[in-house]
Amino acid sequence: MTPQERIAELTDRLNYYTHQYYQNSVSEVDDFTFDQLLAELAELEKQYPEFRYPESPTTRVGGTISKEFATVYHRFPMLSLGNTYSEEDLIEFDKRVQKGLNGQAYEYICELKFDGVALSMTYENGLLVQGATRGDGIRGDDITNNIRTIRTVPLRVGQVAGSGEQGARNGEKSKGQVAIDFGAEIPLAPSSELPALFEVRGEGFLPLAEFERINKEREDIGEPLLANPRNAASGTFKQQDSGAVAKRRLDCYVYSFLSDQEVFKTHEESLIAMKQWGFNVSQTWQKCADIQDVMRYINQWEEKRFTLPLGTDGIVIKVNRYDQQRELGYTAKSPRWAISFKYKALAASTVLTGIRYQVGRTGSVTPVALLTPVLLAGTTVKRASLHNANEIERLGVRLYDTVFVEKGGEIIPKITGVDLNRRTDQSQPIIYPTTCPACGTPLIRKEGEANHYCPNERGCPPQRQTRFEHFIQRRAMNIESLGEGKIEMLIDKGLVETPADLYSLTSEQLLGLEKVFLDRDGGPEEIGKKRVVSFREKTVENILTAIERSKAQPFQNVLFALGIRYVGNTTAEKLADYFGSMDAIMKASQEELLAVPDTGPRIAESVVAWFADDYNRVFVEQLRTAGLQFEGEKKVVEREGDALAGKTFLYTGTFANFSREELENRIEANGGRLLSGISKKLNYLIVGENAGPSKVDKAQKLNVPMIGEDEFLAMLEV
Ligand SMILES: NC(=O)c1ccc[n+]([C@@H]2O[C@H](COP(=O)([O-])OP(=O)(O)OC[C@H]3O[C@@H](n4cnc5c(N)ncnc54)[C@H](O)[C@@H]3O)[C@@H](O)[C@H]2O)c1
Ligand SMILES: [Zn+2]
Repeated sequence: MTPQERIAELTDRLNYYTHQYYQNSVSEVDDFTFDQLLAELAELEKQYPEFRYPESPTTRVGGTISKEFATVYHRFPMLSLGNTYSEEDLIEFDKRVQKGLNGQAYEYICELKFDGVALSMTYENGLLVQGATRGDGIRGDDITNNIRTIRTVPLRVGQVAGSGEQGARNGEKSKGQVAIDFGAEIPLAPSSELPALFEVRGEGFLPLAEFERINKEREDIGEPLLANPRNAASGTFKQQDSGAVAKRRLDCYVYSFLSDQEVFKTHEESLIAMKQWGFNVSQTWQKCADIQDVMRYINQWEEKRFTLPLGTDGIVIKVNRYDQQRELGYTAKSPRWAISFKYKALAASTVLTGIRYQVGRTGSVTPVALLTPVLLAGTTVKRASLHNANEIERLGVRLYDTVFVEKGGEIIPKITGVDLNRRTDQSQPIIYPTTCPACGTPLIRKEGEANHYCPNERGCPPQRQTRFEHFIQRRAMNIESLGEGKIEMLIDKGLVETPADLYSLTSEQLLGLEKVFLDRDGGPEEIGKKRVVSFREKTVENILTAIERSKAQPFQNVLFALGIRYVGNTTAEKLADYFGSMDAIMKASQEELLAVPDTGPRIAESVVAWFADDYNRVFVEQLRTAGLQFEGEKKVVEREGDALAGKTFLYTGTFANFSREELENRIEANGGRLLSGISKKLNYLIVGENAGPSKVDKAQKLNVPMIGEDEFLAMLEV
């Protein structure tokens, strides 16, 4: 391949990966590979500048803007950062800084490089008025309403006259999608330090624990899992429904301050002040006197970063003084006064000793690699995920091979390759099971799906077991005192077959039951460890009380507890609100189900199929007999007419004729739609008493018609 051809190929490929990464929140290659290819392209372009393409990824900030959101221009461009993986490069960077500053003394501030999505937040007179993505660096998406769902992003900063509050947060607002101006009524007296207009920047992210929680929930109802926290965060920020965004508890670490006024002399001062003003500034930053000090910081965090609540992929080194930053300036793509050092993913090598095939509630089979325990990033690794049969094939891994395990953003490490040099005669091919490891039923693999399934939903022990676990969880029937092996014992002893049987258990049956569990798949030192579960008087009493109490769990919880595929607890809530009773849902056709907000064909089909099954109907009738709640309050808005059909609304302030909820209901009942923020797509802003000035301002700027309460009422008369 000629250099010219290689430049063309790299440009196309990298632009494609970039598009996938920023537009679709998908990583088709890992970051290290991406960065290596990018470095190769930059090098080639330096040698052969005549072959460089105008759309080359080496000189552009990666992201783009999307049609779904209003576009905003950044007051100050949002750039990328130069990056390096080596100490030599860092020393080079330091030399460039030294040279650029002509012998002046300088200091660095080191920060962790948080792996999420760059966000910009603009404050006017202390109020958050705009939140945006980086986009192409010049323009980004206006995602103010999504950013407002982040509890650690203050909606207002500065001294607030009246109450000492900092409390009302958008995340606490009621259902629906209407953003509310909490701050509107209270007069604001910004502290003397705060400029009237400023911008803060930070990294929006999904905390690891939250990522795990969401995935557990998705696994439970048979939804595909989110790939990693970074891509999940990026996908979430792009959602239109800020109510859905609020459910995923995003967070944001703030790391930079910008204003036309010179408020601070150094980056350090800004970090301290932002923290005092109530921003979430990660306290992991450190001032470093020189590049050696920076190296120490890098070493110190290489492993320690895994104890942080979020994924990080390196550190960022910034020249501290703002006047020196200005002196050093920018390239088209990044500042010359900062650089990021990226850690190579931490890897270790160890032996694959076996594979355990786990069967989940919905029957999907996942292979888990069992490893000779090895120390990686401060923790002992005994297991790694292998995803599915395709992955095993892709890796070409055999049993007793020495494999490389890596820890990235996720909690469970993954196998990334095989050390072929260390393959011995002992190694054996991995024979993927054709029958269920738990019940022997032949596995099936659906067209286009990577996972194998055990179709024996009812008889397969782990599937039955996880169905119980689903049933007893807090958001379902809340009988969590039955966890930790107790259910397994009840099933083993033949006392329960389906969760409905829990309701006929008696204390005589339970008292004195005992079971010894043996650990079968821990590391060698754990195999054979015993754990005894036994039912004494107190335990039995607790369990029976919890079962009895569960009968009062609301209808939506019962519906979720049934374990219908794709019916998570949000969907269960929507179905319950809409239909009001089990009987109504059982009778509903697919078309009727599709009329429920946010319910698509996949869910509708799944619900109809579930209730069409006699076995499930018997189960439902048993639950009815046991006395569970089969009815709830019907919260569906009755249709009044089409007067507002096709029109979109947003309101601000308070109204004489309606509460906020009534207003929302009237809009929906007449065919109108509520939007979550002001954009060009908004047809009307309904303005009440004490309206939020920022909303009114923005509506004026975008020429969105504003109407009062009376005009709104008149529209309904038509
Ligand atoms: N795997 C893929 O397919 C793929 C595709 C495109 C890009 N990428 C990755 O994205 C990188 C390019 O993205 P980029 O242009 O956003 O550069 P970058 O992510 O390397 O650096 C800039 C970003 O770092 C973030 N950041 C985190 N902590 C920070 C802190 N303390 N201070 C300042 N900024 C901080 C900010 O969001 C900023 O926008 C590539 O190097 C590659 O690793 C991967
Ligand atoms: Zn099975």
